[in-house]
Amino acid sequence: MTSEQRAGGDNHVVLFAKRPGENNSATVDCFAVIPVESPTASDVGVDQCLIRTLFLSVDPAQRCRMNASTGVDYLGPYVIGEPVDGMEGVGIVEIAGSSCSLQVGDIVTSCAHLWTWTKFFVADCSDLVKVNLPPGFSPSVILSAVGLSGMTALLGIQKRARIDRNKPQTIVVSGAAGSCGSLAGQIARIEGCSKVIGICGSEAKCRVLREELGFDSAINYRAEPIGERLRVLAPEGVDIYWDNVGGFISDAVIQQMNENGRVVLCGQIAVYNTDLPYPPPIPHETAEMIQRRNIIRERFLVLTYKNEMDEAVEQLSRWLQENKIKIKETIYDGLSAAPQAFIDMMSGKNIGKMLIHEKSKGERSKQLSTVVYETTKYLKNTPALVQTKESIHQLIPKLKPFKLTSAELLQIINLRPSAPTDIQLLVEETEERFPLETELEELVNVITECLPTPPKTIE
Ligand SMILES: NC(=O)C1=CN([C@@H]2O[C@H](COP(=O)(O)OP(=O)(O)OC[C@H]3O[C@@H](n4cnc5c(N)ncnc54)[C@H](OP(=O)(O)O)[C@@H]3O)[C@@H](O)[C@H]2O)C=CC1
Ligand SMILES: CCCCCC(=O)/C=C/[C@H]1[C@H](O)CC(=O)[C@@H]1CCCCCCC(=O)O
Repeated sequence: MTSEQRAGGDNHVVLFAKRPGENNSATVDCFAVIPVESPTASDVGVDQCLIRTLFLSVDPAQRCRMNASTGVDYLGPYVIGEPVDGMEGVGIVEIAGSSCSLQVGDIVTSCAHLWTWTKFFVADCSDLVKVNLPPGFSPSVILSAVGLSGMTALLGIQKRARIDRNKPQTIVVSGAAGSCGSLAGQIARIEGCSKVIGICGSEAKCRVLREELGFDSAINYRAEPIGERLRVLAPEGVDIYWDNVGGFISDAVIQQMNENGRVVLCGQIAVYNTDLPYPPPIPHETAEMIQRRNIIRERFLVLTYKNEMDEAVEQLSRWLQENKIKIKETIYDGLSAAPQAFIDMMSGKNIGKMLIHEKSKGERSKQLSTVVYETTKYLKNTPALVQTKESIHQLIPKLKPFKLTSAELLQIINLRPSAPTDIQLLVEETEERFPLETELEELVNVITECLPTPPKTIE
């Protein structure tokens, strides 16, 4: 047993607390992060193991599970008061039962099985897959490159895009700076597309697509007219459309598609905050275009290809090691940040895969030591160098009448402003809050009387 478990661990679980309402975005109070007992060795059966979560996957399909009905038969709704489970996770074996093929220290994932949003849990060994991490890579790549996102991108392209290597082919990817989209664009290029155009929700994301991930061009759908931009960027027309989003973006792309084009219907995130079934109905003009141009628009579900997943994982790991695919990750720290991570992923704050990293106690104290070291190093070059506990204790009550915020107080203690103009740099709206010049002077006097004068080199 590790020291973490002997100490009872610091286990938490994320519960599903309330439904957002079928036509609303999720909010933080839809979840509750609560402390729970950690399982111990006596809870682990012979063919089971105790897992410590390292990374959790944050997925759009979870929003559909927050409705009373998901609208699909392969995925059930979350139950209020029950733990939230994600689509995938990566963990480390801390205790292995005597008949379990896994060993302590093995890194494992939950290929095509759900993973509860908790730190320590007991799992059947048969529900876990041992991971052979490519050398030098973090276990997070299991979720961001070779897990469901990577497999979705690879199998979606191979099974539905029908890329013809002998002809120039243009693909448009929506949700292009996200997890599946960023990989689908790169894989489409490897598999023979001559032009790759991404659609996403910010300029920063457009830059990543063009400058880091090898997309030929990118459209920010929040700022640019999609149809107009596509007519300029792809005057030859669009052969393949990787559809992650649905809604007006997809309607605009489909209008630019060529005869016999292919739409890979991967997801429809634009409607996940609604009660529409999956996939949602499409407007008449879009349906008409699909029919007129003989476009194949087929729904794609990665789980259909369970028996091809091992091969897909091998291919993705090879490309990763050969630097043929690049991955992007947005990582939030710990289970307590999980609700916000989900909300932020749904509103587009992620670039690449949205992940939660549950750090070990060792990693946490190392992180804390770094923060303490860096802060001390910084403060050594400020007037804080010569301040004492006593002088600070003397100052704080004397500053009370000035009604400063905690942040302002901290800045004053660290920087010991010695002139009214210095105060104006640290304190918001000084003119409104201290209309009399004498008030600012009085504040400066209190500070300089209580806090010692710093050495000349620092002043
Ligand atoms: N068919 C399958 O087997 C699978 C399907 N999927 C689907 O793939 C899609 C992408 O999933 P994943 O890669 O995990 O998530 P992403 O990493 O792409 O994250 C979601 C992104 O969607 C974008 N987005 C959110 N709301 C909207 C909107 N209203 N219109 C347009 N874009 C929006 C945001 O980026 P932006 O800033 O660009 O708006 C956000 O970053 C989802 O639809 C998901 O359901 C995922 C896994 C398997
Ligand atoms: C609910 C609408 C979602 C639409 C598209 C989507 O995002 C699909 C995602 C699935 C994808 O195939 C990979 C997944 O993990 C998603 C859901 C699969 C549920 C698997 C449940 C497995 C289990 O019960 O252990």
